[in-house]
Amino acid sequence: MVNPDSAASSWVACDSCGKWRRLPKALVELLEDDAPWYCEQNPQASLANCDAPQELTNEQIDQEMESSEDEGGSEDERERREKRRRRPAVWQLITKNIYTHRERKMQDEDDIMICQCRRTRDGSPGCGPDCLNRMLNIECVEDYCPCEEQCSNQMFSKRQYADLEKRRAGSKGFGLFTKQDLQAGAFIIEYIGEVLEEEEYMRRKEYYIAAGQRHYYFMNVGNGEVIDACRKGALGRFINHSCDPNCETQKWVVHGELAIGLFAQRDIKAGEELTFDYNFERYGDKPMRCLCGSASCRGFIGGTQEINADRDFDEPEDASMDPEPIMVTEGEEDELLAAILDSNVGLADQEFDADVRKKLHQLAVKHKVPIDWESSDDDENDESKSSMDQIELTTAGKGDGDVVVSKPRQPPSRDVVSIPSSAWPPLKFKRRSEVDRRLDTLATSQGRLREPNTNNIVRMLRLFNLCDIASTGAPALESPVPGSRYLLKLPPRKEQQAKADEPAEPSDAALAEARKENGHHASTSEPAKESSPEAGEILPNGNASPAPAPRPGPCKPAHREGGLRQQDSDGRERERSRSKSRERERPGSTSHREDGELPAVREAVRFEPPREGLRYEERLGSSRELTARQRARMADLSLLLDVILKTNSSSAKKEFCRCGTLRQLQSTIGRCTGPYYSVILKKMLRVVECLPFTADDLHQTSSAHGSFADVLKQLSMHADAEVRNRSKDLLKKFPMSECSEGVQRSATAHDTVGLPPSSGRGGNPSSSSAFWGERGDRERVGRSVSRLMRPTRFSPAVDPITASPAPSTWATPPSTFSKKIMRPAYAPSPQYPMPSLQPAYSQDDPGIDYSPDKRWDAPNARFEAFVDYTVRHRLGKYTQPVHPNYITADDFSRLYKKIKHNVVEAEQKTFEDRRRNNMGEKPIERDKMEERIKTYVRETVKAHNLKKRMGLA
Ligand SMILES: C[S@@+](CC[C@H](N)C(=O)[O-])C[C@H]1O[C@@H](n2cnc3c(N)ncnc32)[C@H](O)[C@@H]1O
Repeated sequence: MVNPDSAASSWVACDSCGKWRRLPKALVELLEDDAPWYCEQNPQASLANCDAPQELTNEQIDQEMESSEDEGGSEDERERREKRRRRPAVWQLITKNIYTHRERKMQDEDDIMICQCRRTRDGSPGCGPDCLNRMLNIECVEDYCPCEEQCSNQMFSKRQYADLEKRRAGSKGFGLFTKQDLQAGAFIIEYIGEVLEEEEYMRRKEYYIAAGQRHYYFMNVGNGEVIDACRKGALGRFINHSCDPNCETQKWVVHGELAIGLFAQRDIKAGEELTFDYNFERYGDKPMRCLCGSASCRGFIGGTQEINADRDFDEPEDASMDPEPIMVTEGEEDELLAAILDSNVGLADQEFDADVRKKLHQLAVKHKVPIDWESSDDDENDESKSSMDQIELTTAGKGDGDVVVSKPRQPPSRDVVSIPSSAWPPLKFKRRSEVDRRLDTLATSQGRLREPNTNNIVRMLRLFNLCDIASTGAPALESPVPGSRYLLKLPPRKEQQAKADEPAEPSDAALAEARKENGHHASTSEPAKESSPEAGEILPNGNASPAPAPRPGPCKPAHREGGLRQQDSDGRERERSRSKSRERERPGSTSHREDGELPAVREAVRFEPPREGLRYEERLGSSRELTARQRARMADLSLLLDVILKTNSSSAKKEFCRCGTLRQLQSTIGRCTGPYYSVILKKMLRVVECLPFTADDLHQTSSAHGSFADVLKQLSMHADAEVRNRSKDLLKKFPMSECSEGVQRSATAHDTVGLPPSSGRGGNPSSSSAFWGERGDRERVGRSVSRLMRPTRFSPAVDPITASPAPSTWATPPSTFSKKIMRPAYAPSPQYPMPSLQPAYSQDDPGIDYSPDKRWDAPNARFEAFVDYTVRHRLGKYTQPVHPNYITADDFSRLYKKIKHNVVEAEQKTFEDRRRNNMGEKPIERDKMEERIKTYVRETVKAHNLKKRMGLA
């Protein structure tokens, strides 16, 4: 018999007397893991002491839990689930991921990686399999790819999806089918949805379980985030699992964000169902029985054979008769539809009222979805029923029973939704990170590549994409989705937790510790899973990937709705396993995330500065304080670097060089300016030292604005002596003079217009002043202190492009050219921070001739010197021949003068205007100026080139 209470309660053993007490589930969820619990804490007074007898015998408790599990909860709950199942799913088609807890990252121009491909003469597609970006699963960026419109490596951004359709796929419900033949390796579609952070993911998961949802649409995207395509998504949400799949998922970097794409694993014929191996390791109670029907079916979804050997399965319900899901578009959304969509994920504030039910009904009619959810919903109020009957008569209009109007299901009652995530206590759980797990298939227990072939090396290098040690983006200022209100209500942090998360510079030991905390297993010898480590992990059944090995011990995990269930009747055993069982049972404690991820996410939210109004130093300041999440990513990075460092084979080392190690390092180093990163920086430099790179490799431009040598030049001014010395040594080891002619030419053009020349050309590379060139260089580009400081008179303001008077708001670029490259405002140009912002460097570098001021009261001579320097610096980057927006030296001189003039004049005008209008003095802030100049330069160059192409310049 099912105890109706069992659904809402859990059993907890007293740490003093060992008796089992029934507690409300919500309360159990609030208990701290492993914290003692005593009878006195029981809210039920009659049982709040150890002398009170146990309410049921151990056997009865077991029985109750068992029946609760078998029956799937209380009558009410089953009924609710039943109703829910009859209601058609409503989901919204979206075209790009929606970030629920932060803003989309904005990619800085400097962070854009430029491939080495060239336009083809015959107009055939560029950026093929050899494209370094493609190899590393990084999309080229429009306007920045040397192949320009020929680039074929922008499949995600350009939504080059295959022709697909959703159809019934038997008991699995609906599935995704291709309408065209697909070749092995073809990009099929992006898995799109709402990107959730840990807390919201756990809240939804719990909601789905409570609501008895049959299908789950979670996909682990990496860096601690999960995509949920349940409420909003694209056709990719219909892809089913198969143990013998024809597709695989891959994680790509698209405009600086991770994206998951579905790719054909083999040739696929039109009409075939598309499937991939969900590749998640089950955790929690039960694996789900797989219905893929393939000859090699493992029998279950998730988990390994060993883990599942003696376990029951969650028998999936037959979904072949699922009502047709209703797809709505973004344009269709109104308040009522929003309420329906919100209810899918447990975010609706209120129960379905008559209007919402009516809306659902209208949608069903409009989309010709047979409606049969009313028939057994007896508690529907009459008013709404009659109004819907009317709709049936008037709008369904068929009258032949095709559209069977029935009651809309009862809305998900809030009481089945577990407590809001804001009430969850901080969780501590050990988990291995995604990078660590993925390395299992690639590396040995000693952390060496198992088979250092090209394929594995590339797969290993792609893992760098998952090590985002910069912050993950500013939290959304306004909640973009209703659910995000949950996200920012963070639970109070415990002292201890706060201490653990205190920012600190990680020492080598700390990195090792972080790895341990992170669950990194140096000794893991068993590959956790066989399938492609490139695959995203879809997380059906509410179960996220991946689980640690099942906990030993006699304790069988409790049913989620019920409470603890024990296999033995020994009280001590129970006591020991109580907290563990509870942990498994509690939302989130079974998360797929690595250890510390949840507090880390909280910390990320906590520490993340708001986007606006930040000082430049603060924005660089991801370097000032590391969040737990950053430390976890850093530990991942450290693991990857170890794999390279442990490689002995010289051919493998060469492959590491060829396959883009330097590019991955360059983009990573770009995110770690500042003292807290020195340990990881040293390790990255050691990697560069140990691989057989050439001078060309180091001096070749690979990001939109420079080469690895440029990064080294910056690092050679780092506050940490070892970082400085290693960088200088590398520059000395790979002088420009040893580069091939082409690379030299490119770098010379770069240097002559304002960027620090390379160490190889005269001067002593180990002396920091060498990075600012020999005297000759400086004279040639006019960057002597005296010239910079000299007040300059400017001609009347003219727009450098149109030759018309410049607008007073000069920083506003012409709208046609204002396509904004997405970039994180809080992590600007890390490769090329303005030297003056790093005062520690200036002591070492007497050769730097720029204005060190942080603000100016008026556009005075020092301000002009700053503008002069900044314009040269920013504009100079476009003179590299490999830059897609390349400008010639002549262009440079013309644009430089005009831009500088316009900037200074506009500021002078603003200043004068304020004074004339008695508006008070407002200092000119350096950091803002830098941003504005940068934007202005970029847009001006683009406009200039466009005009040139059109023959107007
Ligand atoms: C991403 S959804 C796929 C679309 C889903 N079939 C639908 O009708 O909306 C994943 C869910 O489909 C079901 N599913 C997918 N593959 C399955 C399989 N091989 N065996 C059983 N159920 C499967 C599970 O319910 C899983 O949670």
